[in-house]
Amino acid sequence: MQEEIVIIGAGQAGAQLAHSLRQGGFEGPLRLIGDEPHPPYQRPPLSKKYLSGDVGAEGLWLRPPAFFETNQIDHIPNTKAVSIDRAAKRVHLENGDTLAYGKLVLATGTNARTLPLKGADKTGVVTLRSIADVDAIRDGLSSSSGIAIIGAGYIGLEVAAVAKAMGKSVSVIEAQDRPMKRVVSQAVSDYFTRLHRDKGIDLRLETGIESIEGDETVTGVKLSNGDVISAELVLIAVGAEPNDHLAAETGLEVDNGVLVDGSGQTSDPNIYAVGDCTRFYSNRYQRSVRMESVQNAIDQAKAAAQSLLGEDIDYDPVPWFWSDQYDIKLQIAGLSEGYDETIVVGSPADHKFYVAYLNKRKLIAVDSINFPRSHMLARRVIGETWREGLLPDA
Ligand SMILES: Cc1cc2nc3c(=O)[nH]c(=O)nc-3n(C[C@H](O)[C@H](O)[C@H](O)COP(=O)(O)OP(=O)(O)OC[C@H]3O[C@@H](n4cnc5c(N)ncnc54)[C@H](O)[C@@H]3O)c2cc1C
Ligand SMILES: NC(=O)c1ccc[n+]([C@@H]2O[C@H](COP(=O)([O-])OP(=O)(O)OC[C@H]3O[C@@H](n4cnc5c(N)ncnc54)[C@H](O)[C@@H]3O)[C@@H](O)[C@H]2O)c1
Repeated sequence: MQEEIVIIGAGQAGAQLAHSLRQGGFEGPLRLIGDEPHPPYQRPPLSKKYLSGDVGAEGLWLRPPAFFETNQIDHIPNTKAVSIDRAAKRVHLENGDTLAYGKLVLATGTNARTLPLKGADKTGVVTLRSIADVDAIRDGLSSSSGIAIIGAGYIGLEVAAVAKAMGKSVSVIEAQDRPMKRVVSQAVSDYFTRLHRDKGIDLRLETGIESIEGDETVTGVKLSNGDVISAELVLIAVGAEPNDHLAAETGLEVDNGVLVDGSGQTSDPNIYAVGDCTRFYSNRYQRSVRMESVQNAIDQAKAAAQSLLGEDIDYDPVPWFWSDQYDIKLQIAGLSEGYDETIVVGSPADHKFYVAYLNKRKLIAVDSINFPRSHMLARRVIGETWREGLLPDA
């Protein structure tokens, strides 16, 4: 019989890994431990159609709940792994049980970053990572006239768009001089700044926060310039931190993410890691990367499954991402960090354009706004040829 595989974390990457192992012919015992009460689910709709109510919880499930039983994947919900004994090859659970493993996989994702702000512990101050978080935000929104959102990244702007469509007054407070600065160029930030302001969002850039106001319950946000923004709900959306504590505590190599090689293996050959919680070296980009995306969760899990099944594998993807804000679709192919030149093709005024990012005349990334053809082509060009050119006309 094949040795037991235990997966900690029943999210996008953990569920994919279990599925790929069975698809690839793994017949041994397979356990998927998750600390949430739900079947494994996708997170992208949380800040989009689940928040707006257009999709219910069942619409988030990654596989029908019966899938796990049919495929003899022992999904154990509501169960947190609290430590790993590498010498004994056992995982200790919060409920006091222990599980033996032959191979262990960490798929623990990220946690929402919080801010050490005065007043951040008041009722009505929330973060967004899970179904439970969005249920609380929806409840809060239904009884509030306005929301203040700290952080103009993906989550902040997606929630701003949904809350605005619900008729709420929305303020977004961003520390940087432009939104989504971490991932897009000036041209794309400028486009989204205009878009949100035209929709009536109060978007404050280069703005610091003094405190969150209120007694027990939040009433607003005091900015460092002295302004107070009234709001009964405050969403802190200032990025994510890898959930790599279990790995660090058991002595695995960790550096802002669990370090893995191209097969998903950690510094212990019996332990793998996949998804948002990992960091790996990309030959393509010549640096170590930590990705927070569905593409990475799925493809890295597939690669790790192949490796666990005995294949040689060196995962080094062309990453891609997307974000939906109002009826605008932003699609990102590649990683633009390190670009020395950008080319804008098409017209931001017509809400259809793309920005190509070059490094020493080599195409490294493309951001497409309502332009799926340029996105698909960019993924191919970056993946196959690494040469400049070959981009479509607007
Ligand atoms: C609101 C939101 C919107 C997003 N939108 C997009 C998008 O549009 N496009 C895109 O590409 N990406 C998007 N993402 C990112 C994407 O969802 C993640 O990259 C993806 O979910 C990563 O998968 P994962 O399995 O690594 O982590 P997760 O899906 O976070 O799963 C990790 C799971 O492990 C559990 N866990 C952690 N520690 C333990 C433990 N000790 N014991 C048991 N269980 C544990 C967690 O509770 C969680 O259920 C979004 C993320 C969020 C939060
Ligand atoms: N479309 C997508 O791919 C998508 C969509 C939603 C969420 N996600 C994932 O969810 C996670 C979290 O998303 P996010 O939007 O929170 O992170 P993010 O990193 O995209 O954006 C965080 C924003 O907060 C700002 N910020 C940081 N500190 C601040 C402060 N003190 N005051 C004001 N602003 C501050 C940053 O400058 C940045 O603009 C990430 O893993 C992200 O990849 C992805």
